[in-house]
Amino acid sequence: MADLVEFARMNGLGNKILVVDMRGRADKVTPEAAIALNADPATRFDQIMAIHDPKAQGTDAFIDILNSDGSKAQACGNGTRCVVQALAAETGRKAFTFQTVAGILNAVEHEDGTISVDMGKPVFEWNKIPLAEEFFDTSRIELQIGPIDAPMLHSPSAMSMGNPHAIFWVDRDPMSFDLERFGPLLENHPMFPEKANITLAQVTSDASLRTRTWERGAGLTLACGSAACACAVSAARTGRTGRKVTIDVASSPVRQPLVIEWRQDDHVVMTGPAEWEWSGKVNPATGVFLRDEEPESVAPGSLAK
Ligand SMILES: N[C@H](CCC[C@H](N)C(=O)O)C(=O)O
Repeated sequence: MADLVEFARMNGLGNKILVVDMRGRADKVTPEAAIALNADPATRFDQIMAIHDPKAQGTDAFIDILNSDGSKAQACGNGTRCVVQALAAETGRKAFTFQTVAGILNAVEHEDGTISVDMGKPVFEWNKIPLAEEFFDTSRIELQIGPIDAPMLHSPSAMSMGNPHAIFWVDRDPMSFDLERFGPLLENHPMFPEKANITLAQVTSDASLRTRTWERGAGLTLACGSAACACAVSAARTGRTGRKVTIDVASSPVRQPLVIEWRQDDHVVMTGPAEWEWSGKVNPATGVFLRDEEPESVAPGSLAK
């Protein structure tokens, strides 16, 4: 069983995350393993966060991110909070610096258990998001679905948070839209050569938004942290809100908002919870896994295991 590595099933606001410990190894979690894990209801997930040994000086780990279809993602806000919680529980440390393909992320766990991740700087240039067509102003691009004279959704704000996002502004509850039907069309629209995460965002006050996301490579998920960041930045950028907002992730079963601040230094800081569910061991090449025995339940307040 030397091929098995530790993993934890966790979630960030319901976003299903598998944190896989690949430290001390040169191999990677394969797309085949991701697809196999996603096919089993016990391990169905939205993103795998694979923790690797650090590659750059001053960082604690390199994190490789996989979507449930086996494709790679450059950023995952909810998953990053899960990694912080797992490593904080292991080491007792509170602050971490990670490297991903999109850059360096600093994160800290607070006394109340919430976790803040500095998601870096937003990117607005059309060819870096990337978009297929040149737009001088990507805060409102020409794209619509539905009848030409009465589009159901139109003029999204586009940007990259390390990964590509399109935010459609809606004036009613995002849950009342059939995102399952048009999510795939928009994710794969020719406007987005690397596809895109598609979010519906409703402005509920000058400091709050309600959102729902169709994720690139993962479909409808219960929550998406990088999309929440993209919504906060896009709302401020278009004058809809100030630079600090709470995000009510409409699809999440966890009724705790994400707090997002687009700081004056251009960094986007996301704060929210993470939750450990269970742990086990997994073969990173095949996805074959074993769930750890759970300790017998103990009376509340008892220290006995
Ligand atoms: N759930 C993640 C986003 C995953 C991004 C992924 N779907 C992509 O860009 O391909 C989050 O909390 O930020």
